[in-house]
Amino acid sequence: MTRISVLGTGAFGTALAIALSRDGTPVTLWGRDGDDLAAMAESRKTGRALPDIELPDSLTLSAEIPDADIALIAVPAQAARGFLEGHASALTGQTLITCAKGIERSSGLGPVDVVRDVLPGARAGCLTGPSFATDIARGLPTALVLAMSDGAKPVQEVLNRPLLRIYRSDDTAGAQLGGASKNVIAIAAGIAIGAGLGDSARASVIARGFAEMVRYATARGALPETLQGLAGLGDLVLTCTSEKSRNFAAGLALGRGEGVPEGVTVEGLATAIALAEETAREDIDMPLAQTVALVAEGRLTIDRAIEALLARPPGKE
Ligand SMILES: NC(=O)C1=CN([C@@H]2O[C@H](COP(=O)(O)OP(=O)(O)OC[C@H]3O[C@@H](n4cnc5c(N)ncnc54)[C@H](O)[C@@H]3O)[C@@H](O)[C@H]2O)C=CC1
Ligand SMILES: O=C(CO)COP(=O)(O)O
Repeated sequence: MTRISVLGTGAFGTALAIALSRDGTPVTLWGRDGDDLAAMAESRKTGRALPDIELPDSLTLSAEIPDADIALIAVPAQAARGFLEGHASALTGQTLITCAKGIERSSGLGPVDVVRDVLPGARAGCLTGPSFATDIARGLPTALVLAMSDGAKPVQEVLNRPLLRIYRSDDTAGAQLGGASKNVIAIAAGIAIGAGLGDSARASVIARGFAEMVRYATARGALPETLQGLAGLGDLVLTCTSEKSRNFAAGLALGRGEGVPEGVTVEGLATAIALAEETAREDIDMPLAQTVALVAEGRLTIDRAIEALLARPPGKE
């Protein structure tokens, strides 16, 4: 039997481990926080990251990186390199599927490319698409994309579940960049709502933001169809329309003139800065992402950001 591990006991890792083990499949969940693991082992319930949900009997908790065939890495994008470097020898030989949705600020790389950079020759891919951890953990239906440049089908067969529907793709560029860039646009959508600009303005942010995502990802070799699917448009719509999204919620707070809550994973902030640097260098037109980056860096107030975006002459769509 294929050995599956999930690395990271945050909201998403825990949710995936529950969904994959609910039918009795053995799954090992690794976390770096011993206290968290001990509390979960004792209560057999989810830890701090998710509301009280029971852990299936076939889910095992481990403080050692498991010797698995397929490892789902649910560590945030900015922490992934350190995690991979720290556990490189234990991970060698495993199929590594990253679940992060961000661009590494120091390198401009997407999560799959970070895996390939740290562990050259690794079979690497990503799992992305519209799927809140709470929905997955509660057993609500979700559809995701598993992207690997080759060999996705056997991994898809191992991970697919009736309510965790796994589509496959060989466009790793499109899947990883779609998942990362939608978080930046979700912050912009949250700002629009938080600042009281209304639902029509949010819809414009979604549509114009989607155009930016396609422009950016295709310039980096992605297929436009991938952006039109779950990894792009699907996830963009979810994230821009729900307060369950931490990126949208961060935008809401900024739009209302409040600070972004501390200690919450908001991938779009660092990703906006990485995107802004790269797209300015490559002359790719990304006004929304550039504006979110300036706000994230504290170089532009919300009022000035809105003013500057509205002052842009509307060109040909
Ligand atoms: N929460 C959600 O609904 C979804 C999250 N994702 C993505 O999954 C990734 C993780 O998100 P969440 O689990 O929600 O975040 P989280 O904030 O709930 O958990 C992050 C986990 O990563 C661990 N971690 C951080 N740095 C680490 C390191 N250097 N080494 C080992 N572990 C480390 C933390 O201890 C924590 O357990 C993000 O990229 C996010 O965009 C994707 C889809 C849905
Ligand atoms: O990516 C997500 C859902 O698909 C989760 O979004 P947030 O990270 O904004 O909560």
